[in-house]
Amino acid sequence: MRIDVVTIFPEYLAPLRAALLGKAVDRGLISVGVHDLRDWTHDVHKAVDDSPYGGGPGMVMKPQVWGDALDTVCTDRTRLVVPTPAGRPFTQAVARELADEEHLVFACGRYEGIDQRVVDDASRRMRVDELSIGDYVLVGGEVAVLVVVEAVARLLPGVLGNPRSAAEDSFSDGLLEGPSYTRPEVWRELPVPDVLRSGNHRLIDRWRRDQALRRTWERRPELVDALPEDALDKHDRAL
Ligand SMILES: COc1ccc(Cn2ccc3ccc(-c4cc(N)[nH]n4)cc32)cc1
Repeated sequence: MRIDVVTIFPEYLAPLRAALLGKAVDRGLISVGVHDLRDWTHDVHKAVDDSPYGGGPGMVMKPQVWGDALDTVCTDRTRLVVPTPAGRPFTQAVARELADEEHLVFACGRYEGIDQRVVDDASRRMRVDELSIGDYVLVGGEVAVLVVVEAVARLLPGVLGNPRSAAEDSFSDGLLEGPSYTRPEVWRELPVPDVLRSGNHRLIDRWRRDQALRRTWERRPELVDALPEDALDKHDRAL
C-alpha cells in the first residue's frame, strides 16, 4: 500500500516512521510520502488560508493550493481521505475498507477546514471520504491521520506479529474486548479469574464472550442492538 499525506506540519507525521509502522515501511509493506502543502504556494508568504466568505471566525484553506497539491499527489486510483469533525464516523469497518486500497492520500486541514470545492472537485476524479475520528474538535487533521493510518496499517498482512490479533480484536465480532490478565496469579490481593487458569478452553471461550457481551452491554449498548439477529444465542440473552 502507498500512503501520501499532505500537510502544513510535516513534522506532525514523524510517528509514521516509528515503531510498528516504521517497521512495516522498512519491510516494504507500506510506502509513505509526507508532503508540505506550502510547496504548492507561489507567493512570498506561502499563504494557504484566507478569510471565509459569508464572514465568521477563523480562516479557511485556499482551494488553489490544495488543488495543485492533490493534482500532483493523487491519481484516479487514489482514495482521498479528508479528516473533518463533520465527516462520517471512522470505524473498524471503514478501516477494513481502506486496508484494501492500493493508494491512500490524506489531506490534513488546519484553521477552520478546507474550501469545500477541493473535495467537490476531487470527487469528480476519485473516491473521497470525509471522515471523523470522534465527536470532538481537534486543531487539524494530522492527529486524525495518525489514528486512521495506524488502524488501517495493522490490518495489512505481515504488519502485526500475530495476525490473529487483528482478526480477533475489539469490534471484529461487533463486541468490545473483555478484560485481559497475565502473571502474577495474584497482584495487590487481586486474583486472576479461576476459569482462565482452568485449562478448559470451552469454558474459557464462553467466559470471555460473556465478559465481552457484558462490557459491551454496559458501555456501548447501541453496539449490542446493532448485532445481527442470529448473533446472540439463548445463553447470551440470559446474561
Ligand atoms: C467548523 O468548525 C471547525 C472545523 C475544523 C476545525 C479544526 N480542524 C481543521 C482541520 C481539521 C481536520 C479534522 C478535525 C477533526 C476531526 C475530528 N474527528 N475532530 N476534529 C479538525 C480540523 C475547527 C473547527
